[in-house]
Amino acid sequence: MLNLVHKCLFTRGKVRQVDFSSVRCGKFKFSNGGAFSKNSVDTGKSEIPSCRKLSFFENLKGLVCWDRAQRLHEFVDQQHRALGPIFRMHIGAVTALFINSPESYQRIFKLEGPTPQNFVPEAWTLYNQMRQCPRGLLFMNGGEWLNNRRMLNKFFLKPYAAKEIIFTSCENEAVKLCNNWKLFADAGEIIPDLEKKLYLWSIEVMVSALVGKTWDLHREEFSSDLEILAENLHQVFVQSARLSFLPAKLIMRFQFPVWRKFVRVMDTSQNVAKGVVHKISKISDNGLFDLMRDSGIPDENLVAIIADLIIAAGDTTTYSTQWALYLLATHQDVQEKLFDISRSNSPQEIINNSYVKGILRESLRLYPTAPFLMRSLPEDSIIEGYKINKGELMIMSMYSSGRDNNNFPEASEFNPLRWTRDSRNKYEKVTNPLGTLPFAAGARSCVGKKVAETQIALTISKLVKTFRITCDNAEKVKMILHLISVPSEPLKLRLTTRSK
Ligand code: HEM
Repeated sequence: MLNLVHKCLFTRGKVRQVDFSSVRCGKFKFSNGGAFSKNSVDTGKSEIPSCRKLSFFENLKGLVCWDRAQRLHEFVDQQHRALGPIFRMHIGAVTALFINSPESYQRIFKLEGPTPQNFVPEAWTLYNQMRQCPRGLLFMNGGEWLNNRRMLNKFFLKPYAAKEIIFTSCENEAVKLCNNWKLFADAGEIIPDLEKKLYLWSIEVMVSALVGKTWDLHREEFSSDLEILAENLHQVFVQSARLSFLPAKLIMRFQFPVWRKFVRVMDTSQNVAKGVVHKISKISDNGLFDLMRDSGIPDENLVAIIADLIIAAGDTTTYSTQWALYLLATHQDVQEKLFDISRSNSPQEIINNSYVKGILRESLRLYPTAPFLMRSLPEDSIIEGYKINKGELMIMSMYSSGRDNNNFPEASEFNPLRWTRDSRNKYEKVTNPLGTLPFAAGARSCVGKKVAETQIALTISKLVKTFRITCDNAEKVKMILHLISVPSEPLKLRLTTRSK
């Protein structure tokens, strides 16, 4: 589930409500009275463009405008068009710099230092303090984070020691998902509860990799725990999204129902996830769990790290896969090409196929699961020619740069072929590939990138090989923010079994 690791809305205690200034986004008119002011800043260049600070009452009004807050990415994109690649905005008690230029992203990741700080939702930090429970990588900082991160990099990134195990799990779970979904195809039904089914699938991939070879013998023993976990992770996500636009400290102090519900689902997810890891520890057979235990991760960290890995994988993979399926269902030509590739290539070839990679990149470019990435720099630095103070919050606007025609000609088109390389080894229709960084970059980038890519590529190709997928939603589904990017309405996907 996650997260703002999967970070989009801000936290770290303070950031909360957003100034939706006077910009029209689709049919929404965000009003703050209009004018952008130029705040005087101590900068290298002149002044960083800025939205004017909201009054107390405007902030208060903003707090209840959930509907507007869900469109923050569109608002920020509009602001970039009006103000350029960097602007300052006041959000509640916090001021942040929004940046959308790929060159600056590169510079920020270069200057972020060896242990970049992570930003997680305020409600999560409060929960962790309240329960005093050890948590995984997402919640670590400094030296503790670095030690554990180095260890996990070896399994998941370089040299990717878990490659075979992950591949096998992704392949098996893709087959199982297809078999389960045949029922809906045969009945001519829209896939019911698509989101929850994908949560379960994504958790099963991680758990099966952790267990290893004997997973199929134990699947049944885990099924009720994993169902509970999938349901609760989904709920943690829903409740966290609600809390992200509210003053969490206040809500906690007065024990509002939304806080109590959030705590309930957090408790259940933590307890069930840790229980699942304990169970895995007893049966793991050359699985990822054994690899990690034997690598020297201290026992007191192991359970928390693994439980949070399962959690971190859940929502990101679920929603990224939903967007990929949505795009395939609404672009039959791309789906047919994927079908051709899927029936004439082995799974191993599929994950290396450039068109399949193009589908993933396009889908994460147009619908970045984490539309905002946050960083602060350890030293005063110059970004976009301006002096940026050490520790200042910077938010990289991935949604905006990913849909910028300057980075991606005809940026709103879903075109997997744009990522094909020409004879000079240049991408066909990509001016600046760094305009899309769905897994971020640098030391703190997503540790599960390869797992996610393998999992999504094998699953969409298996589904398309078995079914023709169509979308029954009457209108174009929009992207809204619930911590991460989610569809504005449930996707209605219909499957028709392809003839052999
Ligand atoms: C398409 C799916 C996914 C997307 C789009 C995604 C995206 C991200 C992003 C943007 C970050 C933050 C990086 C930063 O701020 O620099 C992140 C961090 C993280 N992700 Fe993912 N992620 C995905 C899947 C996964 C999976 C499958 C796992 C687990 C196997 C995972 C585990 C993590 C962890 C543990 C972190 C924190 C890393 C750290 O703090 O060092 N993610 N992810």
